[in-house]
Amino acid sequence: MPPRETLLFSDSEREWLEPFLPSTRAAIEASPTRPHVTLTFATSLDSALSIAPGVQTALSGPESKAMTHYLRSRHDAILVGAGTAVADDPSLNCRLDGTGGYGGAELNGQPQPVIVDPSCRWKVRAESKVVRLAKEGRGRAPWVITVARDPPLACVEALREAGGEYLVLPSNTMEGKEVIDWNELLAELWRRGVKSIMIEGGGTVINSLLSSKCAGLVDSVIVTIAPTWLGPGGVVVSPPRAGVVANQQLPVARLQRPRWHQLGDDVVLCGVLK
Ligand SMILES: NC(=O)C1=CN([C@@H]2O[C@H](COP(=O)(O)OP(=O)(O)OC[C@H]3O[C@@H](n4cnc5c(N)ncnc54)[C@H](OP(=O)(O)O)[C@@H]3O)[C@@H](O)[C@H]2O)C=CC1
Ligand SMILES: Nc1nc(O)c(N)c(N[C@@H]2O[C@H](COP(=O)(O)O)[C@@H](O)[C@H]2O)n1
Repeated sequence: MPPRETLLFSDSEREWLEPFLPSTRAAIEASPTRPHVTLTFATSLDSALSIAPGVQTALSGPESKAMTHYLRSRHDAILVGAGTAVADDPSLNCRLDGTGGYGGAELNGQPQPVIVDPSCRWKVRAESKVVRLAKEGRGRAPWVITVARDPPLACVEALREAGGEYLVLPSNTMEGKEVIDWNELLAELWRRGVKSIMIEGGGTVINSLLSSKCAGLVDSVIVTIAPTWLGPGGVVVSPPRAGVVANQQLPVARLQRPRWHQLGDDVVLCGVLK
């Protein structure tokens, strides 16, 4: 068996993140019907998550990558959109030393992977990384949120064999697309015991949650900024404007209580939206 990659994130680095992380009590008191939501992603200096649609781009250095895995260990669930699942074939597990499958017991510290895939664009297979890791006891089996009443049988089977499933939610049509209301999605996860969730991307998901309509659902934002420019044509974080008042475009949102922290070559920016 090849050695397992394990990551380390020191206690002193954990401290400054604490005000932006869910504590069970605070999360329950703040909102009794939905999980604590942390938006967390890595961008370039020109706000790109990746160099082109459908392409995975490594932006985080080793230190901020370890932080991301620490964040994964501190949330009940981790969510990405179908675009990310298709482009990245992600693991969506926590490889921090001491978590379940990486030196720890059972699945302790492993978040529940959630993929938002209304029309079953992501062709789940036994070979999909997140499925394989679940079978190996190195992560939880994914839940795929869809509006499709009959997801492809091969995908249903691949998920089922690992212990995962499709969760069918009602859809709303917006500009000709099937969309799932974030309130309904988060309420369903809450009913299933998810008290905190980190939402990693991609661009469509992040831009939707940062829009003025949804920003109230976001409890904290943790952004890794890598010292690099990717150039035009990437997948960028640039949420829709809030509107126009007296011929003036309104900005979307501003982080409150911002805290900047250097990790290796990267800077991590934390803040809240309220
Ligand atoms: N640097 C980083 O930290 C990260 C980078 N990435 C990168 O981002 C890129 C992918 O971004 P992108 O293409 O925008 O894809 P996303 O991962 O944001 O997925 C978008 C798709 O998810 C579905 N979806 C999202 N929200 C909803 C909703 N509320 N209701 C219904 N469906 C929804 C839709 O699927 P459909 O179109 O089928 O309707 C939508 O097109 C990749 O290149 C990836 O590598 C991703 C995560 C983190
Ligand atoms: N924190 C962070 N830094 C980057 O540079 C990234 N490209 C990403 N991407 C996100 O992580 C997922 C891939 O990692 P795993 O295979 O799940 O460990 C990818 O799907 C994005 O969600 N993140």
